[in-house]
Amino acid sequence: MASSAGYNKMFPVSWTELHRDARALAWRLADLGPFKGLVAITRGGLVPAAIIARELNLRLIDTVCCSTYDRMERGAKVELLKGTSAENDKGEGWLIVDDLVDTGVTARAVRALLPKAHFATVYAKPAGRPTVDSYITEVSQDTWILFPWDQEAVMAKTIIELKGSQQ
Ligand SMILES: O=P(O)(O)OC[C@H]1O[C@H](OP(=O)(O)OP(=O)(O)O)[C@H](O)[C@@H]1O
Ligand SMILES: Nc1nc2[nH]cnc2c(=O)[nH]1
Ligand SMILES: [Mg+2]
Repeated sequence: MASSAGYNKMFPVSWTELHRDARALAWRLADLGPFKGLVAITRGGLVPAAIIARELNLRLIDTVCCSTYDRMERGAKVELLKGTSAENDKGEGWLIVDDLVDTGVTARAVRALLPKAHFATVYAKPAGRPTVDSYITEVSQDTWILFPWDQEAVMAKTIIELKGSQQ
């Protein structure tokens, strides 16, 4: 599945695994609060944000709406579509949640809006890791994390078919 962006491994995550990993992140964040509220980075941050908000009993939820990738291709820049009122106090006391950090360009753009907030992602790759404060699971830079909402059930290839396609 090599892509032009250099992804050649797939890390599929099920709904159960995502729920478990987001709850593990919430356990870590529980000692770092209390937080005034949570800012989810759309769209990928929305599902982990719902799980974490439930665990930390946060009811004040806002979004930063942005778009960086089109499927597996990174765009030329991060498109910021909507900011948040949390910018008024530079994000102080707020928790930012995204599903993952890859190169870190999205995290840097959102941090520029909310420099005092705590930035948490469920998954992290090495290039983006320094741009977040908390994460749970690290995968290698050449791995594409395949979320449950991007998956569909299909008939799996046999090992013989897979080996044939490599020859
Ligand atoms: O560290 P980076 O290289 O910036 O990549 C990480 C960002 O890429 C994905 O978002 P995407 O732009 O694909 O939009 P989506 O959340 O709507 O899927 C992911 O949800 C992160 O927000
Ligand atoms: N789903 C998904 N989106 C991404 N955006 C940047 N990297 C990734 C990734 O590994 N998986
Ligand atoms: Mg995203």
